Amino acid sequence: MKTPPEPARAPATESQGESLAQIKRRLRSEAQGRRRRLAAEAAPRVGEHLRDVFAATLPVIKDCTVAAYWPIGDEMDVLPLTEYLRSRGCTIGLPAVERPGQPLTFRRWWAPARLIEGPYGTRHPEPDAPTLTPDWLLVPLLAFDRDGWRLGYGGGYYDRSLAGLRAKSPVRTIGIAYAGQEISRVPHDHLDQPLDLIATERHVIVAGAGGRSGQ
Ligand SMILES: Nc1nc2c(c(=O)[nH]1)N(C=O)[C@@H](CNc1ccc(C(=O)N[C@@H](CCC(=O)O)C(=O)O)cc1)CN2
Ligand SMILES: Nc1ncnc2c1ncn2[C@@H]1O[C@H](COP(=O)(O)OP(=O)(O)OP(=O)(O)O)[C@@H](O)[C@H]1O
Repeated sequence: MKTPPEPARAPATESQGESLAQIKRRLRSEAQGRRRRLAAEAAPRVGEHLRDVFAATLPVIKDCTVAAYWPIGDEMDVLPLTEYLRSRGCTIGLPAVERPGQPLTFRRWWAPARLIEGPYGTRHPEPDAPTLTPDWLLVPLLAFDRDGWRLGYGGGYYDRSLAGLRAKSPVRTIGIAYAGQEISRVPHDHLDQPLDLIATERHVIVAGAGGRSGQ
């Protein structure tokens, strides 16, 4: 008598009948609350701590083109780090949503240049600022795991943009977060683009390396 074939194991992401999108939605709302608390309890100069840990751990990053972001809501303050990178010879860009559902455009940001308001409370350079192709991206996030998977707001903007950039040239990504935004596992599929590094106010994590460097 033939033994019946083993039933296909349900993908880990669809355990207990929940789809990946449902799991992400649930994790997103938990992560939003966690980040709100982390931001409320953070040291007043947490962005400077992030910058100092980064500078001590990643002094090799200089003279490059970096896509930063203008922090909104409870996101980690990345502006001191951005100014540090500028002082290290980096050209800085900020992301702009041109059209919903499309990749982001990165526009050059000269330090005192005026920024205009974009959707979702973001700010970015005026449309006449030149676009640039970053070789490093500083990526905001709601939650991350040690393998470099990240949860964003769910628009897919960074995933789409990174897929396009990575198809053309090497680009490295650094998730920017409070250390407490780490969770054990961020579920993902083939459309999710992983982070190479995660920089926090406490340490820099090399994704997938099983270790960390920094303080
Ligand atoms: N600072 C920053 N700039 C960014 C992004 C981001 O996540 N953060 N983006 C990433 O894709 C792009 C803009 N897309 C976004 C898509 C959705 C939401 C969003 O859902 N925002 C929440 C609340 C934000 C808050 O105040 O905490 C909302 O509107 O409910 C934000 C930005 C490009 N610029
Ligand atoms: N390269 C892509 N092309 C088309 N759709 C994509 C691509 N990458 C992601 N998406 C879609 O975008 C939607 C949101 O993706 P996801 O939930 O991973 O967003 P997120 O990573 O949290 O958001 P973001 O990247 O904006 O911070 C999903 O429906 C996903 O399928």
